[in-house]
Amino acid sequence: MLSILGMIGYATLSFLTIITLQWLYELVRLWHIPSSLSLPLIGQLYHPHAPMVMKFLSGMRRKHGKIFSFWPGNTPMVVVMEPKCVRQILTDTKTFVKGSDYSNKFAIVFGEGLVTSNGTKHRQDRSCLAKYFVRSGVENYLGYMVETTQDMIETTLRPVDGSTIDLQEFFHMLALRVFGYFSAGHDYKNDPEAQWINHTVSKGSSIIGEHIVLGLPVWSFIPRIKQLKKDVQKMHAHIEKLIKRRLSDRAAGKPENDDPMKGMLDANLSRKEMYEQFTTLLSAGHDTTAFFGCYMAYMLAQHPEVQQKVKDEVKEVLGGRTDITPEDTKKMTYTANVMKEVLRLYTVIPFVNRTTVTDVKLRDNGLSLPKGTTALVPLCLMNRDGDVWENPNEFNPDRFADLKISDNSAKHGYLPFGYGSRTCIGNTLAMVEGNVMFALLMQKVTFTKIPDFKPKISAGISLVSTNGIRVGVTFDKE
Ligand code: HEM
Repeated sequence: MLSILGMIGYATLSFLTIITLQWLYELVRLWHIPSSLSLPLIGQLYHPHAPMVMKFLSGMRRKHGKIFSFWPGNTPMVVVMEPKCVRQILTDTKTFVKGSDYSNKFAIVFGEGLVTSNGTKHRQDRSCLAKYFVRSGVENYLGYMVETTQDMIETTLRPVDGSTIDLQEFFHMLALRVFGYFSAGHDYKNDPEAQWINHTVSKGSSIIGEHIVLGLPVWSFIPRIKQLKKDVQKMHAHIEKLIKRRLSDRAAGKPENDDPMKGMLDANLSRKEMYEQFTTLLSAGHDTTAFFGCYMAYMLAQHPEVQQKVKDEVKEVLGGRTDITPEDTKKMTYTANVMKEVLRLYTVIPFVNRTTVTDVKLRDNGLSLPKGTTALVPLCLMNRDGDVWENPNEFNPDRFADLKISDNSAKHGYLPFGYGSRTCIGNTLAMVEGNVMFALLMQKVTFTKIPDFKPKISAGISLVSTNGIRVGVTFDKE
């Protein structure tokens, strides 16, 4: 008995010694970077605000400036929100790579696809898929986007005319249908697996996000990780069905869309590569686009004067037409500015990170980051930085008319879709889709504010609302 207790005591002591030495090592390595007190094992998690990462990091920014270390446990990250340094981090892809958060944590869901791969594999993946995501490629799907949005408005919103709705399901289904047709010629309208996919992709994203942001392990015996791995297998089986259908259509000589499915088959990707690439595109593009739609509708409901201006613009450009053309989308500049302002305040991908493969100096301020440091770029905080944005928390789409910023602005640190060679491949798809969805919605529907509703925002991989996005829906008189 005594010897068992002795062994437990010895193991505990050894564990605590290793943890403390590791903590000391990290503390010395990053001594030159400003920060608040951290403790062995728990880092800064003793702080009551630490689990609310955005709030905690904004407090740290006020105290320590735009570069500081953040300890979500025993291993610190260096938070960098100085636009010039962020540019260096996101463009010098030889020094700043996607590290173990991507290869161990993201990879549980994404495998080795476009989001997680590095170097040559990433370049090959990107060149296989990029041509489908350019503006002209996306515009081939305007007709489908219009048809699907109209169908969803009539089937999902019309029945709740005059009452309230949580818009998550509406935008998740719409985003899934557009994604399915765009990437694989598949319409999810009557697919019995659609609900499961919507739910699983969202759940997977929030679990992995939590494990990354709070530095939690992803051991296979943890029940939620075990379940996630089973869900990924089910997703691969679903993708196999889509591939089989395409192959049998090909064998029957049916015409085929020039889409990512075709690109992957023509490039002779293995089945495993195709499963991982499709899961990657779906996981990266689905929750993001759906929540973008939710936040846009929510902000229009809070700001009736902005909503009216969008309605006026849509009327001016389209009249009563619904056949939206590429030229129409270019003319809806106020709507585009509203979308940009929504992405500024609700930065759907709130954080990105990179790991240094060698010691490196941040060119703009001379601070050095040792090899193996994770640099965390809080896109969400940069978008509300008072040094860059006047009245940063105010919803003011007109600021983009004055600034003449395109979808991204490296100078302002406004990077809702990232920056450099790893910029979001789906940014044009998301913006065109957003434009079509809201042009058609604004022709028919007015969103209204629910006085006692406020979304509870939580930052994982994407920025989600844990209590949904509720608005009132009223169909306009014809
Ligand atoms: C509003 C919607 C969206 C937002 C805010 C968004 C945001 C982002 C951001 C910030 C990144 C950069 C991540 C990093 O640097 O680590 C990214 C990458 C990526 N996004 Fe999106 N995204 C959206 C929609 C989409 C869509 C519709 C797709 C595809 C269907 C997509 C697919 C991807 C992929 C594959 C990457 C990785 C690109 C690479 O590393 O080469 N995203 N996204």
